[in-house]
Amino acid sequence: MVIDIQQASWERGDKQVLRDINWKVQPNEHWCLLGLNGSGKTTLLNMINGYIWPTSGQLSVLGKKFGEYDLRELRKSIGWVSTSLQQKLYGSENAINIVLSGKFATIGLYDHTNEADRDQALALLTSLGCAYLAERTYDTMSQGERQRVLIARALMAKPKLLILDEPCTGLDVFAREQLLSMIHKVAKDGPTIIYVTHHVEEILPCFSHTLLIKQGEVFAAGATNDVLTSERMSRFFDVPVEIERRDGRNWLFVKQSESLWNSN
Ligand SMILES: Nc1ncnc2c1ncn2[C@@H]1O[C@H](COP(=O)(O)OP(=O)(O)OP(=O)(O)O)[C@@H](O)[C@H]1O
Repeated sequence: MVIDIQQASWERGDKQVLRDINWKVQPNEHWCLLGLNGSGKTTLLNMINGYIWPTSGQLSVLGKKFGEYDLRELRKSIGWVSTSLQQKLYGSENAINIVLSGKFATIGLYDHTNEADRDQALALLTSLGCAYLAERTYDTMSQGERQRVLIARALMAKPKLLILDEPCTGLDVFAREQLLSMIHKVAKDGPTIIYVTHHVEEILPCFSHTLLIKQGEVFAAGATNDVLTSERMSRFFDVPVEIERRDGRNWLFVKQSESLWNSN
């Protein structure tokens, strides 16, 4: 099993940030993790990566039970693309070196690399449609280009689990669709993906399963098409919404709601 979380909670002071989380991810599944701001998504990811420990409950990732395994070793098998990673990178580094640094999980490239590493890095950039960026520095890339380079960097370490934490933030609609098409390709024969978002329309058909998290609790988890119904999503958002399925994607429409429009 890729992720097995049983009755996991996490408290900070008198606040229960995560409450009785149960979540199982099998190797042949890709999951979308959907929740509003402050619902606990980042906290859950921090737990999966071993940066925080559940206050109660149990968790194992890639078959390794926490407390019985070297987390630094485990993290080598997990790729995590997030805004905080973006902010750590050096603007003067070029794309090929950024991708190569993924092999060593370092910010900046200090270790020796060989011809085969460079070939692999270039192949990854090519498969993500950005071979043209190889010699370009990070500070000259657009947001969409940066995200693709960071996904290539994460794949360089051949992870078994790839976490994409709101990768479409800040992208215009076309850059978003381009990035999503790359993610769709990666999902085909790549690692298990956990895709984190606030936006229903980003859930590609390859995301077979969806976990809804609300106020620190699992609101629903299961096959995406079962989870994403108008009725359930209205309860999830506490606002009447309608889900429309088109070309395998789900689109969310907020119904004219007096409570929402008059809330300001
Ligand atoms: N170390 C901490 N101490 C106290 N409260 C915390 C801590 N970390 C997170 N929280 C609180 O827990 C809740 C969940 O935070 P979290 O960052 O996991 O949400 P999120 O779903 O990732 O939100 P966003 O979509 O805005 O990134 C928030 O109310 C946050 O303020």
